[in-house]
Amino acid sequence: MNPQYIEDLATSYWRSELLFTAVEQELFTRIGAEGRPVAELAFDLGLDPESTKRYLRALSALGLIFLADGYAANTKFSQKYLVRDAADYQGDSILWRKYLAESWKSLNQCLEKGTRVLMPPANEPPEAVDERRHRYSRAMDCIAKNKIKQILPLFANMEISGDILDVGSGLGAFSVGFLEQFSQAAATLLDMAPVLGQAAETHAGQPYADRMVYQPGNVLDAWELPHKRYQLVIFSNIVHAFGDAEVGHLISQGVTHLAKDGLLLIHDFFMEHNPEKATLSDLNMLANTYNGRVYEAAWLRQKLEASGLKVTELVSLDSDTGVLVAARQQRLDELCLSRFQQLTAQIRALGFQEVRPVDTPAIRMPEWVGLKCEFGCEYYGLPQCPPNCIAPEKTRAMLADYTKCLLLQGSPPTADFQRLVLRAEKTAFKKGYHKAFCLWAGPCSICADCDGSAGCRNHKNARPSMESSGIDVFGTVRNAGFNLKTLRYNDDYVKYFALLLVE
Ligand SMILES: C[S@@+](CC[C@H](N)C(=O)[O-])C[C@H]1O[C@@H](n2cnc3c(N)ncnc32)[C@H](O)[C@@H]1O
Repeated sequence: MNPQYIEDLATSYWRSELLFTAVEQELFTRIGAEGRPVAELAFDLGLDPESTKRYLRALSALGLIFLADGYAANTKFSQKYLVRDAADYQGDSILWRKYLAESWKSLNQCLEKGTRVLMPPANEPPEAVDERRHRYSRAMDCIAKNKIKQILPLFANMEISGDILDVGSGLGAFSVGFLEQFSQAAATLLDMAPVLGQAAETHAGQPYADRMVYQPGNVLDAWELPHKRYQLVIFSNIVHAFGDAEVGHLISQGVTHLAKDGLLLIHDFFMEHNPEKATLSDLNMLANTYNGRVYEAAWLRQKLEASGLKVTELVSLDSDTGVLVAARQQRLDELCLSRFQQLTAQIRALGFQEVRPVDTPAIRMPEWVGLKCEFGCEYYGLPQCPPNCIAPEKTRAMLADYTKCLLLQGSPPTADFQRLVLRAEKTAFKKGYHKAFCLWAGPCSICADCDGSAGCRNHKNARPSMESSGIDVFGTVRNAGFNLKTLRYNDDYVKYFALLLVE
């Protein structure tokens, strides 16, 4: 294992501490849209001028500001997300992460005890409790405002004209999103009374405010609301706050309150999507809640199906969370999940670590790739390896027949990965993509008893690899935003990639 990876893990907190400091100082807000001289910023903040240069240089290296000729300017990104009063300001959620860093230091004790160990002080004055709750709600709201923008397009072909129930609504960013998109809808926010007080202050005077109702209550009790009433029941980032039995209660209450033709939306972290973030979020729940955890979408789907609902595959957002939508009737067909999006979700559910759409022009096919097979590879000449596979000219011509492809990431053993890739191809074919064809990673390893000497006896299941067909795998997957490095040591972590040509 390359120790640089470990060193980078160990110093991850350098980045977060730097960000926390800058947000706490409101540095990006001070820099503003026009930029400021570095010396002036140092003076403003009461900082040592030389240290300030070093500090800003690090922020510049992280891509958060530009530095030139003694001036600091925000990048577009920082201007959008880190300047207070910007519509997409994320500072409150960043500072909440800083607050939670304390509980992460108790991780070992949590692991020993199997539960959270740091509790708020018993004699905390009510104002301090209120202040903390306010900060928490604002932090959750920052995140939810961005998430709802990614989710609303799913509902673009649908009309929601009745009542919406937002369970554990926080300040109600999800409700606001739906109310703004659907002028005939009204939303009931169900949360603890103090949170709803803060929500009411936040939304006072907004054009949608008279379509918002506040229902204080404990979501773990029976909800004192009309049964079978709601066209949309929302659970956003609430499932992970509770244990299995409580989630069962939430689902049963959700179904009880859902209208016959209503939809139930779950937005959360899921183990199948972005496993690194999901597993870390799960530990975050261990350290900060009584019995919260991150669930598998498959488990939740089962629970919903057992309640008589039909459920979508997990729809992964372009961020660290995903969505399940459930309904009693066939309303799910009205969701704006393109056939290709549905396929992507289905293939992700097969067990790949990542599945990412890629355009064919982004697939790189430089001339040198074949050299790596012909010189230096022990598998050269095997069935499905050069020269017994598709020549690069043929691959280039073939790619021109496709516009939609998926890059699939998995891991060894090779034969298991290749079988999974075949399942992905079959899934696409069954969904109606008759041209579906996969190129996997490594020499064909499908038949356990094949030593390559007798030629291929299993053409049905044999496929070429990306690299043997002339594709620069490193260049292509990096182009698609994956992180792939050459292996320096025999026991380095191996990632496999395959390309599924879809349509
Ligand atoms: C992580 S926040 C999610 C807020 C919002 N739905 C979102 O997506 O940002 C969880 C919310 O659930 C509320 N909550 C937690 N436990 C609750 C309970 N037992 N009864 C009512 N609300 C609860 C919290 O007050 C908080 O507003």
